[in-house]
Amino acid sequence: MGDDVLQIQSESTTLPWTLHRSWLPPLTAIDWSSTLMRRVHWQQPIVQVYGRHHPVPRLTMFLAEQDVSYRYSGTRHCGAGWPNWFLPMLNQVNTACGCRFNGCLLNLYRHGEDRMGWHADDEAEIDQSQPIASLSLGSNRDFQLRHRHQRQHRHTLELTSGDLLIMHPGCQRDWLHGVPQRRRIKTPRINLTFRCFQPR
Ligand SMILES: O=C(O)CCC(=O)C(=O)O
Ligand SMILES: [Fe+2]
Repeated sequence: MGDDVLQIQSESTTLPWTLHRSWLPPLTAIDWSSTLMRRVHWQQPIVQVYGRHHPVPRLTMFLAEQDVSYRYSGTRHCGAGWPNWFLPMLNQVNTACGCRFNGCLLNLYRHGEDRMGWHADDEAEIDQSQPIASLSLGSNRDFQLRHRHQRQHRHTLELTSGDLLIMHPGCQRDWLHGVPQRRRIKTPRINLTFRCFQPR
């Protein structure tokens, strides 16, 4: 039993992410969800897989500084500058992480059928020496992580409204992550991932 405790401790100190539960208080999280639902022009990109076109199983939006562009779901998205109403959120996340994020990908999972497949945010456009900060609002969803080379290393974090997950440098290199379908969930979740992009 003593060995188990040590094992868990040494593992938890080396995992390249930190989860801050209830980083936003519940009512603040609800306020931000409704602001984002209302103000964001949510889109549903179409992706081509083996020559067939499919809408992605969630809605998305990219907010970023003007000199930033990001290719995801088969299309290049260009930053249009931060909207003023978003700045209080951005500043708070910047302060918590000690960085200056210049882009944020927003995902709206309308219900439990919306999802995100296994991937890593390891594109060359992203400065991999910086963390990626992920803020969750609304319904609880499982966030899964799987080591790329040690397949037995898997973690499931149930992310709840107001949680801030910081993925540290190395996380995208060594781990894949995803948000699986959960059919019993009927209410929406919003996730914001703050990223540092290389300037164009
Ligand atoms: O919804 C989440 O928690 C994860 C989102 C994500 O992995 C991404 O936007 O790249
Ligand atoms: Fe991701």
